[in-house]
Amino acid sequence: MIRIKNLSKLYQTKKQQVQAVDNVSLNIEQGEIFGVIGYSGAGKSTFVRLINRLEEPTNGSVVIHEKDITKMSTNQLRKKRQKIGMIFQHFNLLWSRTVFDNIAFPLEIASVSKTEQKKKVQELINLVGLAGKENAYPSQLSGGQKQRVGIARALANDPEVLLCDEATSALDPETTDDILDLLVSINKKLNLTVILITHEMHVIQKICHRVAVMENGNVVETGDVLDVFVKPQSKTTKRFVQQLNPLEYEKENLVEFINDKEDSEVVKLHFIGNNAKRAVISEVAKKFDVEINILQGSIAPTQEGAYGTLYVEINGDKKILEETITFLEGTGVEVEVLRHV
Ligand SMILES: Nc1ncnc2c1ncn2[C@@H]1O[C@H](COP(=O)(O)OP(=O)(O)OP(=O)(O)O)[C@@H](O)[C@H]1O
Repeated sequence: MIRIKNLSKLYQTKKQQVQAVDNVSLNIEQGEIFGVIGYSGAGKSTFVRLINRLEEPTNGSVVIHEKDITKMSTNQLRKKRQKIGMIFQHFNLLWSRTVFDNIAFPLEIASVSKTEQKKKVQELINLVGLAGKENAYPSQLSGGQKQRVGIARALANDPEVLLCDEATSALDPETTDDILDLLVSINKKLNLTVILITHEMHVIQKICHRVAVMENGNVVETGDVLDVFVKPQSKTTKRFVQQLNPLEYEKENLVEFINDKEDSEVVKLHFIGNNAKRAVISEVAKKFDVEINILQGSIAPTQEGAYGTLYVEINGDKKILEETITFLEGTGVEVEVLRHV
């Protein structure tokens, strides 16, 4: 468990002061993948670098497994950092070392014997899917492979937590997904706590259990990914969610279908978690004498289940329409009947 309390960072330059992180408090559970999202300048990088004290906090505490790292001496901190793995947007590999030697580097620093090093590095190479690349140099690797080396190196000393600073931002979408899948599999295999910062909602949606949204150094919203996606509270969160599910807010496309006729309704159905797997439309079609016209829809998987939106036009006798909507509401799917404003 990681307990972050009243964490702040004020940068003081000659010309100005910048409150990069402003009194942030968060608890991150053992084994969870916790995402921090925000636009450029929100304070994400500073926040993640405060967790391993690459930046000195101006205020507050960071307790990792009951040890407050803000109170540690340089020596204690050096030891503790071996248990805090970190990966970076631009990989930060040692270019003159092979894949094997890059991964072995933190083990050398920790004075692990050569035999143990060899065993551990080989294990990690297999874990991250780089078998056969042991003797390659970073310049001979693709971006995704470089990040795999970064991940293996970060795991060398069996860390308690893995910090990911925009770890997929330099990668193409397909490679991003491969690296995210790798992070999920490592999280599950090792029960490793992962804290990642990103400006991409897709990353949060794909692998995080919980998310904090940062703006101007503050956490403006935090919660389970599915809850935050379904009911975003702050303006910033809404903008991020909209990136991922543009349909959610685009009722305008459907205006021509909305009419004041008694025998037709346009309905927005919101599926959350297991409900997304239920075949409600075919249930309705079998049960009621109505015609259903699917207008548009989308679905997005998250670590805690899928969520999706479907817009349908339902045509039928007024009374049967009412019964149909009552039935839909009873299935646990959120139902909104669209009207002209
Ligand atoms: N070393 C520094 N000295 C002074 N100001 C800094 C320093 N590092 C960051 N800042 C300022 O702190 C604020 C937060 O920066 P930070 O890099 O943490 O944000 P971010 O959300 O990670 O943005 P980005 O994604 O663009 O890196 C910004 O206004 C930035 O200019």
